[in-house]
Amino acid sequence: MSYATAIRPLVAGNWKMNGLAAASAEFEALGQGLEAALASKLDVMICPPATLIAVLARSAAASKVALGGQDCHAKASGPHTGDISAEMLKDAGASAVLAGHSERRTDHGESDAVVKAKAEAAWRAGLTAIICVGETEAERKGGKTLEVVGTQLAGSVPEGATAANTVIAYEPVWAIGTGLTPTAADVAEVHAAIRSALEARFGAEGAAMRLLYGGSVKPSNAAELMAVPHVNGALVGGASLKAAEFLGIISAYA
Ligand SMILES: O=C[C@H](O)COP(=O)(O)O
Repeated sequence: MSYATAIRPLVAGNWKMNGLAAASAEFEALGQGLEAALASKLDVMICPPATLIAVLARSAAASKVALGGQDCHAKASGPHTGDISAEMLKDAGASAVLAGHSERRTDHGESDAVVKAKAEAAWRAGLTAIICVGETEAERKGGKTLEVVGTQLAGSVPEGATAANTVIAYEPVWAIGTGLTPTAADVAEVHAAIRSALEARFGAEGAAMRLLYGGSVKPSNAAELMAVPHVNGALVGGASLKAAEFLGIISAYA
């Protein structure tokens, strides 16, 4: 079964472990540079380090640019030194949180089950879960991309996912921070498979869910990547740190 949907794009910037208080100036510049006509066509978000969420939430730009966390603990509170709950992110001013970014899956050994629990925690706190999936270079070379992504989706996306509470970000691990990107045809194949799996599981909600592409998105390749069928926006790392460059990506939707 297929559903006709018009999906509002989302371009989200993940600052990763970058940004001191002075980075507020880039957030302000992003808000100032984001023209109303463009802002009416899509949602724009920055996921800064958790230390900056409350700071940026107080800035004028926060009326145009949403804020997200980069990770959360599955529990709401408790003896988990160094961790941050989804409730805390919400309290600080976030409306979404990434779950299962490859840097969490790889560096912190997060399994699909852990990612799923974090997505459920996001919902519990009233946040949108941006669930990340993607294959490694070895998996791609072994022809396992669709299998790996399918397994991650099945294990990481909780029952009850809707277009409002969940966004899926496809990020090939080998494309993150490398300057390498899949071809538009390769992205199309993976995004079509993700859409199919979401529709099969969640029906109309799966058909309407936003699917982002991430991995070396830049102003020079954004228009081509964002035009791929079933690509409803981008998750941007390095190129989101400077407002001018991030605005260059956002303008793919001009
Ligand atoms: O979360 C963002 C992605 O990891 C992409 O990072 P990148 O744009 O620096 O390749």
